[in-house]
Amino acid sequence: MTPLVVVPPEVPGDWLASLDAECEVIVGLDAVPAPRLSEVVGLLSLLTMPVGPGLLARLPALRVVSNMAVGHDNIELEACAARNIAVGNTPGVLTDATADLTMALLLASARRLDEAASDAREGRWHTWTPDGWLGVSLRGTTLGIVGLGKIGYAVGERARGFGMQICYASRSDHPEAEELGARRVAFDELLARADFVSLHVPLTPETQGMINRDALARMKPGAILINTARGSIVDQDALLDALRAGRLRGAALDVTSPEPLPPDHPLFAAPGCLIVPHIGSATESTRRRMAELACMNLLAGVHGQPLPHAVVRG
Ligand SMILES: O=CC(=O)O
Repeated sequence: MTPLVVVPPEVPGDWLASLDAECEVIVGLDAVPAPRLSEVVGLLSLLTMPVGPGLLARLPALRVVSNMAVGHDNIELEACAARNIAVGNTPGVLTDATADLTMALLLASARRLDEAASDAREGRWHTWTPDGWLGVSLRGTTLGIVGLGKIGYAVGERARGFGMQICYASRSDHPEAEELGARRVAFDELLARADFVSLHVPLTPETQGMINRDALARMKPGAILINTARGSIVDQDALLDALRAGRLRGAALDVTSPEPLPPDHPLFAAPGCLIVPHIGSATESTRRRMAELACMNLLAGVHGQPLPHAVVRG
């Protein structure tokens, strides 16, 4: 029997064309006729789709959940494991794009691009002045990388090119960090030393709220926080207070909690706060590659084979 899989309507159809030869594909769970829910063996999910016991109960034959993301905090892994459902993700292919965006945010914050661009656009650019829109030079400053996985490392490589010193905090030692001249330090030391703190840890119960009021208070005065990981790692109320009090020079957030952040959220108006709509992996080639990997995981799972990139083996 041809396996029945469900894919999200948001993914352009031609990115998922490799499924067509081997599966019957239904676009959107809502489009699956109720009697056919029990036939669904594969689900391609996005990070915006919570996958938990409620959803799993509607899909009794499910064999694989393939998340088109490297993060998988939207999926209750234990619930999947308990049902022997394999879970896949798409690591590696979005490393460069996310590291590029991290540097773009870091540079934009350091040089106040958001403020300068809107001043230019809105008539506040009266003349060149020696002290207009002054930011910070990167060379010689310290970047603190929280979580030295693939993306954290790639950010370190880029930061080296800008002459930054690098330290990192991580659960494990990374000998490869020597090539970045990067030193492993305790989290508190990183907060105290870094001019820029960049977050590259997954969202887990341990990292949720890791950048809380206490951590923000330990950051070097005038430092900049960059988050391209997950919004809930940061206590946004505490961040708002730190920015309003001028304790931090700025923050650049690709991720927030919730997403989207309502346009009237006070962080949008906080001094030095730049927010973009979760675009870390948003380059055409990266997103296509993520879809390709997600299809490979999905196909392996529906055929009962090991997933090329498994978070849960199933
Ligand atoms: O945030 C994006 C991802 O996890 O792929």
